[in-house]
Amino acid sequence: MENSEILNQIVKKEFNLPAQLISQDAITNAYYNYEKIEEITKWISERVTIRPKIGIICGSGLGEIANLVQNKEEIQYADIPEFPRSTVHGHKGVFVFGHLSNEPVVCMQGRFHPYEGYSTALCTLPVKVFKLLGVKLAIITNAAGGLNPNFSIGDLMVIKDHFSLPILSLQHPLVGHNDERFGPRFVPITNIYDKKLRQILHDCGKELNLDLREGVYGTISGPSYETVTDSLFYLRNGADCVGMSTSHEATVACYCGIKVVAFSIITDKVAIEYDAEDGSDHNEIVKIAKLKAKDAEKLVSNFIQKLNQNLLE
Ligand SMILES: O=P(O)(O)O[C@@H]1C[C@H](O)[C@@H](CO)O1
Ligand code: HPA
Repeated sequence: MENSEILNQIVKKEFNLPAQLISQDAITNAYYNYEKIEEITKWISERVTIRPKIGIICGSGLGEIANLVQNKEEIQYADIPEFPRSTVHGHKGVFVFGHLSNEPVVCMQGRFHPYEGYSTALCTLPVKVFKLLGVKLAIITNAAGGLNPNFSIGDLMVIKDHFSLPILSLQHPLVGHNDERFGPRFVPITNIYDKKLRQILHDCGKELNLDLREGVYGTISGPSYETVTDSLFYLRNGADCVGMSTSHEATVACYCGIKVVAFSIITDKVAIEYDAEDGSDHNEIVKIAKLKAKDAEKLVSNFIQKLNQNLLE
């Protein structure tokens, strides 16, 4: 049977309507249902010996965080049946399993973004795989443009909350029928970026002499960067930086009962005055993220060392 025919049958079964009438996220969630994600997880688990408790998502240019992993076992996304591919420079497309600060982890060297053409539900498929792998804590990282005038390029910002216009306007990864085995229909996300974990990150920052910032991550869909008015809107509504990922991943992690801690590397200063000369540039963003990757690595490994074991239960 053709793939499109299979998809139509799945949508018909779930909604009793033609696929054309159903949103992309809902279709994705119908196709990648619990059983399908179990199959993907089984395929992965059969090829690695590590059973990770921590899932790390590496942002643009931050894949080197995975260099810290010992006893590495790698799986290319491209080899996993029915798994999306990474298409963005700075995102390799590899799962790296192993030990980091003696804890079993899985690192995603490369994430999926909605602007690549993937629905938000598809972008967050790996988070559901995390859940079925037994992951209890997600460490999410990204490269972001600084809005807060007090921020400098190269700063690390602990995320205390996010503000996502795409999610608020229904580019939402949990749209569609809900499977309670993943999480509840209506998920409270008031404390999505766990306060205790943020405090541990700050303690690590002090110990490592990293001057960590804290702030709100504003999300745009991309792939174009923000206009000056977009940026002013986000800034005036409480965002300290802007990026194109993380919020939907954190939302799904929280929904799945996975604790979340996240930080951004401020890779550029977003223009908040009209007629600014330069705009953001992805190659430059990846370059800055790579320059700061060592600090990110130290922060992540020190953070895992400091974690109280009961946070991973
Ligand atoms: O994957 P992240 O969020 O780190 O990547 C940022 C946002 C866009 O994908 C890209 C823009 O340059 O970098
Ligand atoms: O300025 C930015 N805007 C959006 N996403 C980004 N990721 C890094 N920098 C930026």
